[in-house]
Amino acid sequence: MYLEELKRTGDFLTLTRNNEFHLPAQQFTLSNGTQVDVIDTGVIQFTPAQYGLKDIVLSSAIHGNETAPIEICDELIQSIIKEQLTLKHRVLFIFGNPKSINIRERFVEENLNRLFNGTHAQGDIENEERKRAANLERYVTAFFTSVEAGRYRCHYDLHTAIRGSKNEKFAVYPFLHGEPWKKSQLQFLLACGVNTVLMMRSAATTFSYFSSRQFGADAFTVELGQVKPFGQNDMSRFAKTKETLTALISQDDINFGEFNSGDYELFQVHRTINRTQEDFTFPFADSAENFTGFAKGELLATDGETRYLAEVEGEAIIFPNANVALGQRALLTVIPMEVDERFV
Ligand SMILES: O=C(O)CCC(=O)N[C@@H](CCC(=O)O)C(=O)O
Ligand SMILES: [Zn+2]
Repeated sequence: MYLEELKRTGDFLTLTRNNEFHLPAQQFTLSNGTQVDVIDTGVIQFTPAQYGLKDIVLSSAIHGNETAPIEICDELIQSIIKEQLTLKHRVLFIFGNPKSINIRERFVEENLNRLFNGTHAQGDIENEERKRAANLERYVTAFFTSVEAGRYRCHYDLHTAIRGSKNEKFAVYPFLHGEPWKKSQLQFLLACGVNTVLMMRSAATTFSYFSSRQFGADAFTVELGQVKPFGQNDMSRFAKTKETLTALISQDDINFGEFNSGDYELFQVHRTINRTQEDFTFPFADSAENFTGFAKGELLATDGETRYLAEVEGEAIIFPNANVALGQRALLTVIPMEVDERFV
């Protein structure tokens, strides 16, 4: 049994990495009254004896090689189990894809972050990532719905980007189907050191879209910098993020002060370009950064016979990846937008 070791070290990450696909559920209570439920490998829930009004999901390692968020969550989990940090709210931590952490890859067979919102059950493909997406959906559903209705819900799915970015940290605000965007969420992200937010304009199969759409959670994919192996992250660059996540889970509320629209760089998605052909290329180098803008008419991508040219002046590239599976997103383009009446 693993509980004694976990209680002693708080090292849920190592326990997760040593159990790539499954871990039997176990439970114990800290001396401060917080209940600890290990639900599965990489999935651990904390329930303070007298919990506040927020239900908070913090996920990382949905892509296994994105290590900085894993290190942040590992540190938070260890401080909670060692009782150096006392929680105010219910929190569910998720290390998404343990095997992909161990092999230091984005995924093993299939990109986990394209399998949510039921996509894991489409077609007749079976693999560990599909099983994991189904299980993670069940765990998040149970977490949000096993308490009284009407509570506040949020989910921050923490990632790092493959490329460098002109705006080092940025967040993806999933499509809200016409609901207003929240200034308070921009303020939260800013406190995390994230001043740049992209507004999606369509449904997605990502983890953050799942929590947003199914549970009305304030949910975001948060890109905290560039992918690096364990041990090569400069953790000082994540100090604000860790501090703000700590405040989120350990305080009733966070006071952000006055909202100032000038603090933010906002973008809306202009279009999504999918790879449909084996022969898919970008005209720019691997070193081209996210948010690089192109002049109207410049070539953005070539998909077989189709050439995609920038449609508007300054159309900027996000997440270019020519190696995605056929049918998947190879590039997002964005254009700037302002805070307006669609924000509350
Ligand atoms: O840098 C890249 O190309 C990918 C970084 C990453 O994993 N981003 C997420 C964004 C999810 C979203 O659109 O909300 C992803 O591609 O899954
Ligand atoms: Zn990622």
